[in-house]
Amino acid sequence: MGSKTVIGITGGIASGKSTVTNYLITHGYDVVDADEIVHHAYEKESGCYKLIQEVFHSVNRHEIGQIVFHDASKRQLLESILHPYVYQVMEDHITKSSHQLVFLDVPLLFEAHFDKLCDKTICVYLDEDRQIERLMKRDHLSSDEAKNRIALQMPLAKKKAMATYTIDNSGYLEDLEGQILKILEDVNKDGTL
Ligand SMILES: CC(C)(COP(=O)(O)OP(=O)(O)OC[C@H]1O[C@@H](n2cnc3c(N)ncnc32)[C@H](O)[C@@H]1O)[C@@H](O)C(=O)NCCC(=O)NCCS
Ligand SMILES: Nc1ncnc2c1ncn2[C@@H]1O[C@H](COP(=O)(O)OP(=O)(O)OP(=O)(O)O)[C@@H](O)[C@H]1O
Repeated sequence: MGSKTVIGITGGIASGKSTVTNYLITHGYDVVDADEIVHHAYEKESGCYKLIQEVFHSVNRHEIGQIVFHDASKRQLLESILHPYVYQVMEDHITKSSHQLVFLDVPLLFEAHFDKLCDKTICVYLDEDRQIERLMKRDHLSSDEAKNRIALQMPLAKKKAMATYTIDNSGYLEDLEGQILKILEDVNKDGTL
């Protein structure tokens, strides 16, 4: 978009996107988080609030998650309310940002075509056993529930193949920095940033 460089960060659920973006934020980069925008949409002053309440008779994310993670048509309905809102907020953020480089953290970057906003993309991946393990631990889910949530997204192997860059987060946290720096170096190789 314009003279700015926009990089989309994706991966599977609990693959480590936020861990990567925390590093970028700590180092002064501009990062927009789709999950955070979605969470704002559940607040009363957002234009989505009334619509969500009408459809789900609730604005409690945990309750709605219990429904939409098991019902594809309800999930599509919720996405049809939220994705255009998230897209618009991201587009506005890119336009207004004073940074030359903007990162978008979007779990459904390819599924929901947010990659249209991006010049380049990064997929944060890990092996499925570790993904299940980390998701169970972080969100207090059973193994079956974790597998169900993973299955709702495009297979990580496919996202990996679609992305410009990949980051392997199967190992230790300390292994991430070198991979991130290598990508930043490549993004900046023509010295324009
Ligand atoms: C389902 C909801 C209510 C769950 O809220 P909750 O606070 O419990 O979880 P949170 O928002 O932090 O999401 C956690 C992770 O779940 C996964 N996830 C969320 N929504 C979806 C979805 N529609 N399809 C597949 N995976 C999803 C993502 O990997 C996300 O990072 C909420 O995520 C939501 O409204 N989702 C629909 C909007 C959406 O598609 N968001 C994804 C980013 S655009
Ligand atoms: N290399 C690692 N070693 C051990 N634990 C890790 C590592 N990277 C991330 N984690 C942990 O795994 C969990 C998932 O990571 P994170 O929240 O960054 O994933 P995410 O891709 O942003 O997830 P979501 O799509 O659900 O928002 C977190 O609890 C995080 O602390």
